Amino acid sequence: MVRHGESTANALNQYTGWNNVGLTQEGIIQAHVAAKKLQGFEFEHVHTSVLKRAILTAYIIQDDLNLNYVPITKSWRLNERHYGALRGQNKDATRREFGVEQVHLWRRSFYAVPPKLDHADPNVGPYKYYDARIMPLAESLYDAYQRIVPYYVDQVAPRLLDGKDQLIVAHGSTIRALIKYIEGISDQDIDGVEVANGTPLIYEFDKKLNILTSNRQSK
Ligand SMILES: O=C(O)[C@H](O)COP(=O)(O)O
Repeated sequence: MVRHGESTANALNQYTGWNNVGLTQEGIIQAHVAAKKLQGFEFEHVHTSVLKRAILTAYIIQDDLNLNYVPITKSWRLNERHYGALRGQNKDATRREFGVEQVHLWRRSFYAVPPKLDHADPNVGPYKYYDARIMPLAESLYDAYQRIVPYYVDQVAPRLLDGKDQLIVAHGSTIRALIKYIEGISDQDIDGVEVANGTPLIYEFDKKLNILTSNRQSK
């Protein structure tokens, strides 16, 4: 699993969520560095979100690995957590306005829901196929987990069970949700899990998808 390279919003320290921002030059470099660390893997399928920072990162990795021919699925289920009304705001400015503890809860706790939008996003661009009634106004990590894990169970796990390497290129929260599911981390302990841009997280599983090895460093 790889979190996209640095985005233009990351560089500005802004909450991003479903904002469709591109990569910075640094983000592009991080994607190439991620690909170097993944040399030798022959991924059978690539999974990403409908957000371009993840798609661009996936394309760079596929290209560097000469795996351009590998099928790629772009699913809204792998989108970053919807950051609601925090989207676009500077993270330090919200610490000053709401306090460090509240901001930490919004960003890292499993159940805290960020302040909601007044109206759902319009069904345009990457969201044009989705009914306005299922567009979130904001998501906790728990809300995002509910949509992300079914994707993993339906689309990724069966391919792993077939012995095929899978590449997921997604977002900080998407990957935190998947780490929680795959490693069975508690609702409390997920608070301490961080995912850096462009740093591959590699799991090796046995035939029943128990973890054999992982390069994840816990704090
Ligand atoms: O959506 C965002 O702002 C980032 O991708 C992740 O933000 P976080 O570090 O607050 O989880």
